[in-house]
Amino acid sequence: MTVVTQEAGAPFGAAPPSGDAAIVTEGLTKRFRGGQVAVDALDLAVPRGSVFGFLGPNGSGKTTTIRMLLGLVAPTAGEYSVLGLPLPQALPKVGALVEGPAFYPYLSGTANLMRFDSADPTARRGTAKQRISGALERVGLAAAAGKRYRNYSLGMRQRLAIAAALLGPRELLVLDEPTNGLDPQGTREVRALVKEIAADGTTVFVSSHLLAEVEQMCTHAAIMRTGQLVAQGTIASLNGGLVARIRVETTDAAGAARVLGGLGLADVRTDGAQVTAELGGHAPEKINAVLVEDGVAVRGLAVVRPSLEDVFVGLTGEGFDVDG
Ligand SMILES: Nc1ncnc2c1ncn2[C@@H]1O[C@H](COP(=O)(O)OP(=O)(O)OP(=O)(O)O)[C@@H](O)[C@H]1O
Repeated sequence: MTVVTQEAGAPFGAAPPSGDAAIVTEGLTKRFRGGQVAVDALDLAVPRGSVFGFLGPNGSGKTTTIRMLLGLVAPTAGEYSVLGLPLPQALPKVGALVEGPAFYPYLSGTANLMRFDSADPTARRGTAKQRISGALERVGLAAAAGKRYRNYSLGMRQRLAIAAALLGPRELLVLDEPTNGLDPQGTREVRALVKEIAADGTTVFVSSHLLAEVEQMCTHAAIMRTGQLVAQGTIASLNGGLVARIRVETTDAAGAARVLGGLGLADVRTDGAQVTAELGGHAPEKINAVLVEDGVAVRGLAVVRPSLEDVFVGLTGEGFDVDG
């Protein structure tokens, strides 16, 4: 456990138990000179084996948190552990991509990784080749290993950066906005790679300002807003706080509302040609059958599931695109 002296002599609580957690923080705080609180008393619990989305608008404190977890910036207050260890001991088991590493454009993927590997004093020289080819293999760049970096696509460049973070055997991979600035193809490649790495048993902690990305890629998420944690948990539990609704488009809104109410659906609302209600445990196909039986012409029928965006709006009363 890395303990940071708390401001104003406030007493420490017990060190957070790490249990099965890859990352635990308690009261983690960063106040920059000038008084700005970038991260405010953050309590995070990242389970081992999860793909944990660290979600928040720009400026909400994600990068500052990651930099604290990696020992790149000193917290002002709070406690944290990584892989159940205090920071220096944990670091060899942690791969990280924070600001993109600088690669030489005229060198191949292999040669670039060699330069990275040789900068690591803990890496055994005799096994460098194996480590590098293993990392390139893992990110799907084995076939392009000899190609110059400048000829790599954006997705290949980011996969090489992830390979650099995977040169040692890692239990935790920390990625700060790994799809930022990528084209759609590169974004797909990196998202798929994150899933593959997690499937191999590595915990992945990945920050993003994209709600849909976190929903697609992650098993868990924490939502940040202006330095504070708004919510955390599995994606299902975060979404589960909100109920799915059925939406019927029809020329007979009054008839549809009557049928939905008659079936016992709660909170029936009509808006022009659209009627919505809480789905509850009802099967949409049965609702459709009853509507048709009752002579209600159905133009469209959809189940609208709550998204993380709905969760964020529900918790903060704001759209996700808030200015942090
Ligand atoms: N070195 C610094 N000195 C002063 N303020 C800083 C410093 N670094 C970050 N901040 C401020 O702290 C807040 C949180 O920034 P941070 O970069 O952690 O957010 P973020 O969620 O990662 O956003 P982004 O995705 O834009 O990087 C911002 O208001 C930022 O301006």
